[in-house]
Amino acid sequence: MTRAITLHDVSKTYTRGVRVVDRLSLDIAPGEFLVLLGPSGCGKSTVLRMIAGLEEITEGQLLLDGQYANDLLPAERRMAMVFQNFALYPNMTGRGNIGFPLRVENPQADPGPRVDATARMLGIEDLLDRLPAQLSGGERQRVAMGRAIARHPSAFLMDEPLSNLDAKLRNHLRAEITKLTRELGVTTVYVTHDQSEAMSLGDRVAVLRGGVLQQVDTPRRVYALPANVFVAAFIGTPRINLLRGLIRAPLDGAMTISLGKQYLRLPEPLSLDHQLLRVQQGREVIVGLRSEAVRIAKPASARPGEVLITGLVEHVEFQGHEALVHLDTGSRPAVVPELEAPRPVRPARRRRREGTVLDKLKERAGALRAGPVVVLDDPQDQDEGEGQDRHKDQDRHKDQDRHKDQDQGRDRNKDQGRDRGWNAAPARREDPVPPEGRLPGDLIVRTTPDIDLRRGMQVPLLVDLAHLFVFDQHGERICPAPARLPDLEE
Ligand SMILES: Nc1ncnc2c1ncn2[C@@H]1O[C@H](COP(=O)(O)OP(=O)(O)OP(=O)(O)O)[C@@H](O)[C@H]1O
Repeated sequence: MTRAITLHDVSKTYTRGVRVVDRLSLDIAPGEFLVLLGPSGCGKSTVLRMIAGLEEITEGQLLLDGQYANDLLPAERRMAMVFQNFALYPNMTGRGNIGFPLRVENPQADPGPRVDATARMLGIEDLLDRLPAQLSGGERQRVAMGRAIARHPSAFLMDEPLSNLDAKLRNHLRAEITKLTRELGVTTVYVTHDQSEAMSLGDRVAVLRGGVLQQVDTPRRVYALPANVFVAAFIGTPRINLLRGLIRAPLDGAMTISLGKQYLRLPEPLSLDHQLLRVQQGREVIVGLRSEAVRIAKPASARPGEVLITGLVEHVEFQGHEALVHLDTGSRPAVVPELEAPRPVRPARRRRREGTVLDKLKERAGALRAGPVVVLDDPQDQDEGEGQDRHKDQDRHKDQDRHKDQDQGRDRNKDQGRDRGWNAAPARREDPVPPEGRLPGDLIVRTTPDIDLRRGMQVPLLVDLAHLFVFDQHGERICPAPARLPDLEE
């Protein structure tokens, strides 16, 4: 009944040659619950529709239980789709809606017993005689689920089925979907842009960006070992703090990561992950600190592996069970553009060392459309070699302060409250439009709500370096070290 779904190098091109899905490969095991997660327009629904047979596959192969299935008609695939807008027939009762696909499949058979059994399973017996207009959003979605289940499909394809519901109902139905799909053991592919939904539902989560698969893994591993800065930023609430850092690894001194005015001193003996950062000496990187990696606490209470920095309280968000403290640590946040991409974009490719003028123009056009994976400092800052001395670092700090002041001026208007922390970053230099208002601070830390913190207080921060993420200029994770160590010639 349940089946394996394999996508092998699958691409989709609609018009004008734009690939909205780009060489996607995925193996979904029988009975697995796989979530396709990504920002709006990244191609999630297109992938789902290609699996369902509602959209032609431009390139690549779809295999169902190992059999080539690109050309199968939707009905031959025996899959059931559940949509965001419920898609119920308005002039049919709940019973009529659930029974409709059964009658289409087998006009001779009485759908009644299967409709009743499905309704019992979902606890919606009392909704069977009502029309969709007489049902609430949650009830409509239950009927839509019933319609999908009653057919005993070989796979469920769910396209944001909960996004039209309020938060409380969403949580409730989320739990129901988990229970139901576990009980039925049917392969489920579930599309959402809501990372918390993805994390709570999926056996595995596949993160898409601009039609390109970024990572597929269990929720726990995607959170703990994000492949790149985009995944790190997309997953987790509050969003990971991303700060611009500079690796300093002098031959005769401690290894540090400069964060503008302050630095993180890596504890010795260096862990293997930290040792591997040595090759980044003099390079700009992105430091990722999830809110649980930093705590407000007295320096004397530091545990092994924790280092001290300080932060100026700029804003405290009371959340009831906890408070989110926005702090200014004198560092500059890094930006991951296109987190909420309005349309799919090709990921920025590594800059080729040589290329024709046309290549460069194409690259430039691509970069303007997609934005780089990450935005760091001026290019000349990125290529500092070994032997950088203290004065240079001090100059950098002054420079950073100057930029920071400029940036803060620009930031004031940026996108208030939409993406906490994200929009704290300065706009790209070439960005002529000043960003809108933002919440202040470059670092967000969780704390208990009963600590009395006020704006302007300087507080000690203990950073747990066991939870440190470092990403390179291309946004790839370099600490903890990726499974495949980078080719040093790259
Ligand atoms: N029939 C179509 N013709 C042309 N372009 C399309 C078509 N359907 C989708 N697209 C484009 O393909 C891209 C991916 O769309 P898709 O609906 O798959 O994204 P999504 O990640 O599901 O987004 P959302 O979460 O907003 O639904 C979008 O830019 C969309 O405009």
